[in-house]
Amino acid sequence: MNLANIRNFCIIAHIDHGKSTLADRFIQYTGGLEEREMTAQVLDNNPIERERGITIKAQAVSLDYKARDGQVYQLNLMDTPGHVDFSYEVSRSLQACEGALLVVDASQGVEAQSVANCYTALEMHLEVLPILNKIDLQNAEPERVADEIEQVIGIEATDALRISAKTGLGVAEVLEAVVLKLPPPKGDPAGKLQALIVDSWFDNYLGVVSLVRVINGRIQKGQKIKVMSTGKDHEVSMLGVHTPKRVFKDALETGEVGFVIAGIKDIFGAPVGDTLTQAINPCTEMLPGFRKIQPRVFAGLFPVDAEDFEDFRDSLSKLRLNDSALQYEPENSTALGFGFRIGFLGMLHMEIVQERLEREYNLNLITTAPSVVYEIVSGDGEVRRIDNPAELPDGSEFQDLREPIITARVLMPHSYVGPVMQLCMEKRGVQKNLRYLGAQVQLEIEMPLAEVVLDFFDRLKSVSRGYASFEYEFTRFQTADLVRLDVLVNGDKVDALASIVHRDASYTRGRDLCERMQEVIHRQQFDVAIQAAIGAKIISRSTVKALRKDVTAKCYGGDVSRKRKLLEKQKEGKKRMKQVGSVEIPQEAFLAVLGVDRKK
Ligand SMILES: Nc1nc2c(ncn2[C@@H]2O[C@H](COP(=O)(O)OP(=O)(O)OP(=O)(O)O)[C@@H](O)[C@H]2O)c(=O)[nH]1
Repeated sequence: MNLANIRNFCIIAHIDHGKSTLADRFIQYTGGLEEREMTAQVLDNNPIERERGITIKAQAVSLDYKARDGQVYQLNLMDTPGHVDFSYEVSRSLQACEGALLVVDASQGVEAQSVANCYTALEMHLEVLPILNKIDLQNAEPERVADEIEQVIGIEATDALRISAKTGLGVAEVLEAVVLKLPPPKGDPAGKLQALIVDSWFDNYLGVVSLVRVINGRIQKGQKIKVMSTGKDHEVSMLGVHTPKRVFKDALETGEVGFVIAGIKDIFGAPVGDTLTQAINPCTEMLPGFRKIQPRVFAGLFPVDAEDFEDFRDSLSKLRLNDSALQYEPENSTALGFGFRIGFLGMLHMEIVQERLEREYNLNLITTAPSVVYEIVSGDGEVRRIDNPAELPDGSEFQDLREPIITARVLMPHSYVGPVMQLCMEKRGVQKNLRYLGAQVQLEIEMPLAEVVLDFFDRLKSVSRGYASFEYEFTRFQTADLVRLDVLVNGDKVDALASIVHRDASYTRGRDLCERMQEVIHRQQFDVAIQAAIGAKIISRSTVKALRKDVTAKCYGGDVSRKRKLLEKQKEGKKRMKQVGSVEIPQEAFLAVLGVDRKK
């Protein structure tokens, strides 16, 4: 395809503002799929993504669009995830595009995450076209929202297209605007091959499939290519595009986006952000890749049944083939046995991984409370990092302890500034900036990541009735007065229940934690004492009283099936439990620390 007839673009939108609906409309309009082939939201092709209605993996569809000028254009639409955990995937997709559509729900307004992604797009010199969606809704306020886009983001929005992705109103104009207002790609079709790997994933039938954007030259079937970072040569066995149906082609030309399969065994052989070139007479320069992603949240995952450990290891290595952000190493807990400490991008990523392991790999797992990475500076100045609270040594053994600080930007209507500020202060936040932007307020605040991991997101939603949105980035490590809060169950310290807390909050945390644990640990045949301790000092205590009688006693002599049902119900309840010493501890107890700050 002629460079002038290609448009590479993506849609930036906050969750639920209608990105997938609009993408589906594009596919329908350009005839990529027959009506009967349109299943709900074709771009979200992982069942968990579909169920949760969120998009995680960057995908691309190539659509042939006959414009009003009579010419056919190849529109390559890169999908981008909307959730804050996956913002790094957004910047990857952006790098393969010349333009972006900023879709904003006209009944809601601009949200923090789309502001952040929009800034990234503008920094990367993409042309951004604002679009007001959902104007079919009665409470849509396109004028107000257009004004907000100008105030908050600072791009011209008076002429923003007003559309309804749901009814199809205005969708044709959007496709026209993509052709007329977004620039075509640049590049040298006669140059040496340089292609950017935007994404790589593992397909059970095809092996590693990479999504690439050809920057210069062309990539063709049968060609020998070199992965620049590994220096390894591979032969291209198949390439093509998704329309969204998989269509094989003979070549991908300069400016085009498509998939390449070249007999690469695992995704580490085709790293995201890497450059593909020709094996004979290769180019010398690598393309600027992507920022490396660092997991920020860590948790221990342990099989409930110790015999599942090897299955767990296998499942993780398979899962990692499709999720290069996933990092893990074996962990041995005295309480929970053998498992893995896994690094995640954020809380949503953690939930998704856990859910996939349980659902797709049929594992029954116990997860410990998530923790962040701390820096410990020893007496001789050596810095080491720990991601497991149980590893924090006694205060006398180090000189300094530092925790990760993030910069968060919260966007909300005026009336919620008070409660949101109060919440941020409670979470040890330090206000950096406060800007009034039309009907919205943008609060910039520095906060310890550990506080955000706890339950900040849920609390923010509840104090602002869902109207505040936020996004954050890691800023630095900073000294803090932190202590390890241990939990003892019937006198035994349970390593998997340890957490790191600020000294000022340690007493309240300890007390709340004991109370929560008392609520979630089932009664046993004997009293269970729960204690919170800092070092050797017990700071709080609660007791789960012994069961007075056998739960099946009341069925005595009676209906056998009822008795069996009761036992089965108990067994079911047992699934997510771990025997620690003589006490059975349920999953909720390990996550009790997450809920301690919640007002009862
Ligand atoms: N009334 C109305 N509803 C719409 C419109 N566009 C999308 N919706 C609805 O809004 C909800 C969210 O739309 P999606 O397209 O799934 O949102 P999304 O931005 O793709 O969400 P993520 O995939 O999570 O990023 C769905 O229930 C849609 O049916 C519209 O123009 N009008």
